[in-house]
Amino acid sequence: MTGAVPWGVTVTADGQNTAGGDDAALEAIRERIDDLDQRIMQLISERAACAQEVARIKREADPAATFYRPEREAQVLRRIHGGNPGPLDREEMTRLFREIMSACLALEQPLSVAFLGPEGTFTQAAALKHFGHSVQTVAMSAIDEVFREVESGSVQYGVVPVENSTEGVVTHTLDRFMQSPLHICGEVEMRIHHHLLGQDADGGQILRVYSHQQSLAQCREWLDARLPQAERLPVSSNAEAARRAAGEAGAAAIASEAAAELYGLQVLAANIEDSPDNTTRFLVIGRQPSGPSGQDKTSLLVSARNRPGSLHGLLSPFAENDVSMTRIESRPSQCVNWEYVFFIDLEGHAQEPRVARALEALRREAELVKVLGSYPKAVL
Ligand SMILES: O=C(O)C(=O)C[C@]1(C(=O)O)C=C[C@@H](O)C=C1
Repeated sequence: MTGAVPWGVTVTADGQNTAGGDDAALEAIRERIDDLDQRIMQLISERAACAQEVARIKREADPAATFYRPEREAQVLRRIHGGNPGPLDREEMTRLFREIMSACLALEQPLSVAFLGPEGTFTQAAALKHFGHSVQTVAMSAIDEVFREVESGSVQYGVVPVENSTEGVVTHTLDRFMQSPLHICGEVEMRIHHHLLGQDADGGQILRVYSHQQSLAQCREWLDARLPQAERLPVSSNAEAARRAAGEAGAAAIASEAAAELYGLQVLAANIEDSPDNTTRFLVIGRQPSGPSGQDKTSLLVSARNRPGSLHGLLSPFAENDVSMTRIESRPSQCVNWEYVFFIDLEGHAQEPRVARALEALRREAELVKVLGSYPKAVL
């Protein structure tokens, strides 16, 4: 009997190494790896000491200083993304630096980040993708609670879903911004893969499929074709769906791999989403605005005056100042029946002169202009 051990050397049942003459070469390259590891560790430690020094400088300048600087993090990650020499993939290299910076920031100040829970949701995965694994993530049961936790100062930041490429906007999130003083300080994009999870790989009959209603909608065609008889039951999150499927016979869930691991379920069918490039965008919310990073977006909430041509009046300041609008979404105003507010995303930071000029012109046209935040474009 032979078997492959993790580093790829074939061994026989009695533990003999069949690589034979490669021993010396392997030994030499491992010595080099050991030496490189020592140097990498030394360099990471030096970097961490620099972060401690940065923290000291920030604290001296302002006892209530903000340690997390999204604009600086985006610049660091962009430099790594653009300068990676290979052979590691640039995304992989950027993820490694994401984690190094996350650990450095935790030395400056441990961060708590609220997310739309429970544990194992895509929103938690988005929070960890954005902040790295050295933050503490705190599960909330509703979008409104994520906002409240950040507003009250119980946690420093929050992560909420805002739109999906197949299902459109998450209206709860947009509506909540109407009454919130928080700033958007980052965005996260995640490719969403849905899996059918259940208790048994060789499958008893599936009578019920639980998932969040958006996920059920994103897998509609697959469900019509493969499980037409199963009842579709919307629940508050995909992780909640997984929790239920783990406790009920005849039940399955549509959720992520993380949820499968967390609730001890099997992946019965992988990647069942109807659209292969199904992406969800999340927003990071905090109490401080973020500075310009060089490649930013700005999100606005605007309400039009009730008069003819008012929508045209809202849009022309952008065209006149060469500012690209990437999204416009209308929602009923929560104050007056039949009046609408617009959520607008544009390219650039509010401190850039052309964006500042467009905003100034917009303020003359609109009833209300609220800058929800200027923030770095997602790097990963
Ligand atoms: O440059 C800073 O302001 C730092 O605090 C250092 C550092 C880093 O590790 O590079 C850490 C946290 C910040 O969010 C940004 C960058």
